[in-house]
Formats: sequence, C-alpha cells, structure tokens
Amino acid sequence: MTYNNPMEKAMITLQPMMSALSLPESVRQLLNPVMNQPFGQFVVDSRQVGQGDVFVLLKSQNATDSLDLEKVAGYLAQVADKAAFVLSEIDVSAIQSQFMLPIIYLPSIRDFLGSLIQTSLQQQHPTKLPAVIAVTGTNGKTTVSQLVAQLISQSGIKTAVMGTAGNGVLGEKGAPNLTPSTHTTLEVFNLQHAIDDFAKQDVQALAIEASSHGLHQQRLQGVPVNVAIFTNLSRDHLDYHTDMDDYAQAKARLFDKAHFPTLTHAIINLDDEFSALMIEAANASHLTVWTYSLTNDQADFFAKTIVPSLQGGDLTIALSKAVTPQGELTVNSPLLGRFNVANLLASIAGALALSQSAAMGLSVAQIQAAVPTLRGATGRMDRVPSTSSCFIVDYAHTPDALEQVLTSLKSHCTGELWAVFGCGGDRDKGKRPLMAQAGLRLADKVILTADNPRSEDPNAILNDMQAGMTCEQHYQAIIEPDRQKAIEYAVQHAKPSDIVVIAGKGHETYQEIKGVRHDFDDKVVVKNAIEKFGK
Ligand SMILES: CC(=O)N[C@H]1[C@@H](OP(=O)(O)OP(=O)(O)OC[C@H]2O[C@@H](n3ccc(=O)[nH]c3=O)[C@H](O)[C@@H]2O)O[C@H](CO)[C@@H](O)[C@@H]1O[C@H](C)C(=O)N[C@@H](C)C(=O)N[C@H](CCC(=O)O)C(=O)O
Ligand SMILES: Nc1ncnc2c1ncn2[C@@H]1O[C@H](COP(=O)(O)OP(=O)(O)OP(=O)(O)O)[C@@H](O)[C@H]1O
Ligand SMILES: N[C@H](CCC[C@H](N)C(=O)O)C(=O)O
Ligand SMILES: [Mg+2]
Repeated sequence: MTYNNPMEKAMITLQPMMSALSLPESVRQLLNPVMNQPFGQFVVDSRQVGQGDVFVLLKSQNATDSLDLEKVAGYLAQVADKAAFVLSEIDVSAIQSQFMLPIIYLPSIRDFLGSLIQTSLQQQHPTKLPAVIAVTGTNGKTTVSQLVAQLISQSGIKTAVMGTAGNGVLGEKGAPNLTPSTHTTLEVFNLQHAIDDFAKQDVQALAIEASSHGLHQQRLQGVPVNVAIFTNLSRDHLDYHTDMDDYAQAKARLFDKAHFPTLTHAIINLDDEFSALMIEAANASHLTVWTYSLTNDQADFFAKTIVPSLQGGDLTIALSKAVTPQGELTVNSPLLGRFNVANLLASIAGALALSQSAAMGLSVAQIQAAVPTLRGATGRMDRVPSTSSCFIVDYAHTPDALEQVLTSLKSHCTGELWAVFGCGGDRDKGKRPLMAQAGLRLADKVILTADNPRSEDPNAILNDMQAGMTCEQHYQAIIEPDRQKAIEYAVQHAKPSDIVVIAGKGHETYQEIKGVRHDFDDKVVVKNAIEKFGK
C-alpha cells in the first residue's frame, strides 16, 4: 500500500494538531522549531517520501541494523531534497551536519506516532473513526476477528476486518471482501491510513488482529480500541521475543489503558494459564472484564454443553448476570473443532462488549440468529469437497494449534487420521520438533514436508523437525520436502473413512522458497489431487 502526496494536496502544520494530542511538555518543546513548518504527510519509509513530507525515521528491529548510521545516512540522503523535516527515533547527531534539513530526535516517538498520523489525517478531512475490537493471542486471532466482524455486520452495522487473511469491509451476508495484507498487524503508517480509508467509507465497527510483534513495536498506537480480546498463549515467536514472559508482556499491553486509553472491556479466555496476567492488566486499567471458558462454570460465557460433529456442533452457552439477564443461549455452530467453540464464545462476548462500549444496540437475540450463518475464516478447518475421504485445509503453525486440530478431528475419525505439515523458515526454530511430536502423537499417518522455507534450506528445517524422533516415529513418518507431492500422496492413499488435515498454510496462495514467492494454494492442490485420483 502506498499513499502518494500529490502536490495539490493541502499542506498542514503541527500547531493546530497540538490540542488533539496529549504529548509530554518535553516533546512539545522539541517540536517547537518545526511547529509552523508546512508539510504534506508523515511517511515512515524514505523510499515513499514525497515533496514536502515529513520523514519519520524508525529504528530497525534487526539488531545489527538498529544503529547502523551508514544505512541511516542513506535514508536521510534519499529524503534530503524532499522532506520538510525529519522526526527521528535514532540519535543521528554524529551525521546530522551532512544534511540541510531539520532533524528532531524523539526517542519516544512510537508512544505517539499513530496518534500523530491519525490527527494529521483528521486535519485534512475529518471523519468519525470506527469503534474497534482488537484480538490478541497465539492462535485464533484471525478466526475470532472474522467471526466477531460477521456477528456485528449481520445486525446491519457496517463492519471491517484487518488481519493475516486480509483487510476489507464485510459485504452483504457478512462475506468478507478482503485485500491481501502484508502483515497480521500493519505497520503504523499503513495501519492508520487503512483505518482512515475505512472511516471515509463510513465503517462503524472494526475488528483487528493485534500480533505480539505489532504490540511490541507499537504499530497499533493511536488506534481507538474499545474492546480487547485474549484468546490464548502458547509457544511461538521465540526468535523475536526473549522468552514466554516477554511474549506474554507484549500481549498484555493490549489490556493497558496507558497504551489504549479508549478501552472499556476485556474479554479473556479463562482456560488459558496466562489469563491471570491479562486479567491483572485489565483490572489495573479498571476495564469491565468478561471471561469465557469451555470448562469453568464461573466464566461469564460458559459452554455448558457441546455436542460436536464434523459439521460443527450444538451448543448451550450460559451467560452470567453481569452480562445479561437472559441466561442461556442455544445455538448451532457451523464451526468444526472444540477450540472453535472457544473462538465463538470470545466472538459473542466481543460483539456484545463492543455494542455496550459504543452504544450500538446489538441484542443477544440478534447474535443468536447470526451464529448459524457464520463462516469460518478461509483456510482454517476448511473442508475441501470430496466424495470419499474428508480433506481439511488448516492454518495450524504452532505445536498447540496442531494439537488442538488433531485432537478435535480424532474424535470424529473412524478410520486413520493423517497430518501433512511443515514449519516456516526464518521463524522460531524451537517449535519445529514440538510440532513434529504433536503430529506424531495424535495422527496415525504423518507426512513432514515444506511450509515456507523462506531463506532456509527445506531439508535443514525437516532435520530440525525430526530432532529427538524415536525409531518407531521415523517409521511412522514420511518425509517429502515437495509439498505438492506430499499432499498428492495423502490424497491418493487416504481411505474413505480417513481424515486428512493439511496444516500450516491455510489461506496462503504462495510458497516462499529462497526469497521467491511461487504460486501455491493448499486448497487448489488438494482439489486438483482429488480430481486426479478420483476421490
Ligand atoms: C521483525 C519485524 O517485525 N520486522 C518488521 C520491521 O522490520 P525492520 O525493523 O527490520 O525494518 P528495516 O528494513 O530495518 O527498516 C527500519 C525502518 O527503516 C525504514 N526504511 C527502510 C528501508 C529504506 O530504504 N528506507 C527506510 O526508511 C523502514 O520503513 C523502517 O521504518 O519493520 C518493517 C517495516 O515496518 C516490517 O515490514 C518488518 O516485518 C517483517 C517483514 C516481518 O516478517 N515481520 C513478521 C515477523 C511480523 O511482523 N509478523 C507479525 C505476525 C506474527 C503472527 O501473528 O504470527 C505481523 O504482525 O505480521
Ligand atoms: N482458540 C484456538 N486455540 C488453539 N488453536 C486454535 C484456536 N483457534 C484457531 N486455532 C488453530 O490455529 C490456526 C490459526 O488460527 P488463526 O488464523 O485464527 O490464528 P491467528 O492467531 O490469527 O494466527 P497468526 O498468528 O498466524 O495470525 C487454526 O487454523 C487452528 O489450527
Ligand atoms: N504469522 C505467522 C504465520 C506463519 C505461517 C506459516 N505458513 C509460516 O510461513 O511459517 C508467522 O509469520 O510466523
Ligand atoms: Mg492471524
């Protein structure tokens, strides 16, 4: 996404924006020299800076690049003849004299950058921003954000969604019309512009995924979040976060009013061991906390009965008096998998909370009516039609997700359960053997293959996955680095009563090998294999 600044675009100044921003006095003073300097817009990438723009220079997340002044000098040289001035997170005093433009050092800029961008957009064309529900957690963010968006949209409220599977406004009957996204949580500039675009289209509600990277890097700063949802926390991203505690603290930021002053409600999964940390953060911010659970009848949203099937399940959900005097909700859910009952509870709670927070007038009855019409997110527990075996494309790419998926499917499987999956390159290596072990423990037949190797050697990733495997497990697993061949093998050899799950790439339409993205869509490959082998 790029936003050009055509010369005819009105120039603005910082001065009139000040009353809408709560900036520390020290920051205001630092900004004084450029307070009345006209500019076009804030831009965070030197390559996209147009004439008269402000270049916001951010520190790299890459440890070796983070203070590489030679690289930074290159970025500054690129904008020197164009930018009105520079706001820098990096101390460039050692090279500043090379450039004839004002450079203001603001090490805390991420604390207010989103608000700064949003206020500048508001100054150019005022809009009413949507009410926002943000979803964090290791697994289930895309699913919950899409479900909650559908529940709200079905009641006639114009709703948008942003996340891994794409960004867009929900169309009629709640079908999302998504433009592919570069990130689960966009970087601050693209995120604020996307929200501004939604506001211009009169979007009233927005469900957004908050990744731990996004929270840690403050990409969501300035997003007016009303309701925050926590799904769960399990091993992932320990290439980026130092340990599970650091990872959990990043997630907990979403429940802190110091970061999101517009928060009113927190929706928290009581079944997760990190729920206490999230509840603590929410309580410290005096939020209304609603919990949900599959096992604990003290939760505000409790799945009292679950009758699962391969088509979804019949549920009775007990609602606490703190939420509604209405008591119980009986629904038929079209979503496959026990964990999707948890996702549904989170979504129902989120929709009711957003309605309360932003006075949208959504009723429990409206939500109940919408549940049977819900569609799961594409590529999550997604059945590919076949006249024989059951083929499912799923996005499990963590040990816990794989375990949840296989456990759910095992209970419906009268034949053998197959799992075809790999692990992504340039991502947390520690999860590789854990994913393999989850597959080997729960599936009868396992095919280890490539996911997105990115810059890594696919065979090296497969070796990491096989670390610690016993002789018996080696016998149980087939290793096939070619993902298409792996899928075709499973489709060809599956018997009618078998269930085959192809996990890890879900909605993705590419496979990234040595930095190049090749067309690859698990659902298309499965469909073609079904045709090829007459399944
Ligand atoms: C680890 C990580 O999050 N990296 C992100 C980070 O990269 P970086 O700091 O290394 O970027 P950089 O290239 O050094 O640039 C630093 C700054 O200089 C600027 N720059 C850079 C080059 C240039 O010529 N001129 C210039 O001004 C950049 O715009 C940036 O502001 O900032 C970049 C720009 O915003 C992001 O694109 C990049 O995401 C990378 C591609 C990535 O793969 N991120 C993944 C891990 C991620 O964020 N994933 C989560 C989801 C995880 C999950 O849910 O499972 C997500 O939210 O998508
Ligand atoms: N509540 C849950 N608990 C455990 N596993 C889940 C849950 N919901 C979904 N999953 C599993 O995780 C996979 C990814 O789900 P989803 O895309 O909704 O998660 P996400 O948090 O958005 O992932 P990402 O970090 O890639 O954005 C699903 O395909 C399913 O296998
Ligand atoms: N949001 C996740 C997606 C992983 C999907 C999997 N297919 C892979 O490429 O590892 C990540 O960026 O870690
Ligand atoms: Mg996601």
